[in-house]
Amino acid sequence: MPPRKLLDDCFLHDRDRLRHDEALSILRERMRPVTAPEPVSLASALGRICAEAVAAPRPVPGADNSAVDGYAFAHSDYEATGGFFPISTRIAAGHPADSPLPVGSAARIFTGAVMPPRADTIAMQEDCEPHEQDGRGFVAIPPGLKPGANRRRAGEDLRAGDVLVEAGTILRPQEIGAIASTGAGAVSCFAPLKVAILSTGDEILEAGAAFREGAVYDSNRPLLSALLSTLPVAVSDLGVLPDKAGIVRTALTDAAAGHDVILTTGGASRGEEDHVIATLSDLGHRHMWQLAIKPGRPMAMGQIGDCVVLGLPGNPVAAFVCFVLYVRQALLALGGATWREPRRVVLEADFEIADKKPDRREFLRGLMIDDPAGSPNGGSGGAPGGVRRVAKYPRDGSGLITSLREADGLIEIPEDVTAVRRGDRVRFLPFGEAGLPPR
Ligand SMILES: Nc1nc2c(c(=O)[nH]1)N[C@H]1C(S)=C(S)[C@@H](COP(=O)(O)OP(=O)(O)OC[C@H]3O[C@@H](n4cnc5c(N)ncnc54)[C@H](O)[C@@H]3O)O[C@H]1N2
Ligand code: MOO
Repeated sequence: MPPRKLLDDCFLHDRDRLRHDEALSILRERMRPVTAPEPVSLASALGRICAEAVAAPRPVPGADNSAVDGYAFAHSDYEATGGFFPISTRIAAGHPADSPLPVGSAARIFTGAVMPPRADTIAMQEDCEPHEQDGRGFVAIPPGLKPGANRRRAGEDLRAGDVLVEAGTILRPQEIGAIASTGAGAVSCFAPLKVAILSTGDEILEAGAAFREGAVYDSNRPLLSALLSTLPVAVSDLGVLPDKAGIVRTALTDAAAGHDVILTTGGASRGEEDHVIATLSDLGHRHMWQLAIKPGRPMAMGQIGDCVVLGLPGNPVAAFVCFVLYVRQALLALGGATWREPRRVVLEADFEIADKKPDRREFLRGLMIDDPAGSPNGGSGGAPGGVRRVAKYPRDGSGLITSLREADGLIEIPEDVTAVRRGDRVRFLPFGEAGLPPR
């Protein structure tokens, strides 16, 4: 009988692990809003998740108005006057005229001022020749203006009743500006999720502690706190837990009682010292564990009572990648946001991979390179604007935080691809798509 091959748990069985798309489907299926709506002033609404659709109570703008500083007139008077108008009135923004524009005359008007009744067209002041005659003002308006030129219509931005922000939208400055344009000073948002974070491992040291052999400073909690600060969540930092089953059990039980989500790093793998997964299965339910991805394979999701537990691997790169791919989506969905996958772009590979393992999806750290003279797929001539390629950080180790610092995003190599040649088109997830700031 041949000797039994040693089982290398790190590199076998991807076929039997949950695929990336399956993991996303499970999260998408199970993560439902768990917090209640509350009114939030627009000054505090950036990044919050809208809980009720916002509709415009009245048109925006509220009236036809001028897009320029100039002279307003009725286009029907244009021919009769030959473009030579007496100036009958002056209309500034905030001071609408109280009577219609007299026939055959023009109004001096300023940007944002309401059009007087009868006027429909505005000539820009730079194109006009105003002058005085016998103490009266006149203006010569050039020929060729179309009816309605330089006029902004009432309701052209929003009609009364238009929904400008749907429930589930993450509020950006643009949405806040739009809501403000309707006169509202507050918006109904889901209350922030309560998220507890903790690290595990006997080797993990708090910042500032004296270094000892075999120790590792905790980079995951600060990393996760920073990532969480991009989301509308309230974070409790529960520190570092030792690799002791009893302590992990007590900590998870307590945390589950007071939080919507517990986010752990470390202890997610199969070792005897990896207590998080065993404790999760014991205290509650494990809905997924072990994904066919790299890095991040030991990622787990489950629940203890009503509290969702997201167990991330201890390796910092794996924890980061899992956050970008799954945790962010899960937290946003629990917080009431509409599910939306971070978009990928397709770029030319400026790297080669000869022997990727099949059956798993890999997320490599990628750096965007702009080649102003380049043309797609190495053709000659140079495309206008050049070409953008993506280089791969040369080392793949899941402990190399340097690879994250050097990267602009994640190169995504699907399960069925086993080799990448230079010039191949590859999918790239820019970190900005996951809500991270640019460098
Ligand atoms: N036999 C197997 N071993 C491992 C497997 C496997 O499938 N079979 N998976 C490997 C993979 S892939 C990963 S990822 C890691 C994840 O393991 P754990 O989640 O159990 O994490 P730990 O073992 O606790 O730590 C892994 C690594 O990360 C360092 N670490 C942990 N926490 C922190 C922190 N807060 N800050 C900085 N660094 C941290 C820790 O010291 C370890 O070096 O398991 C593989 N093993
Ligand atoms: O999936 Mo682990 O993340 O490779 O180190």
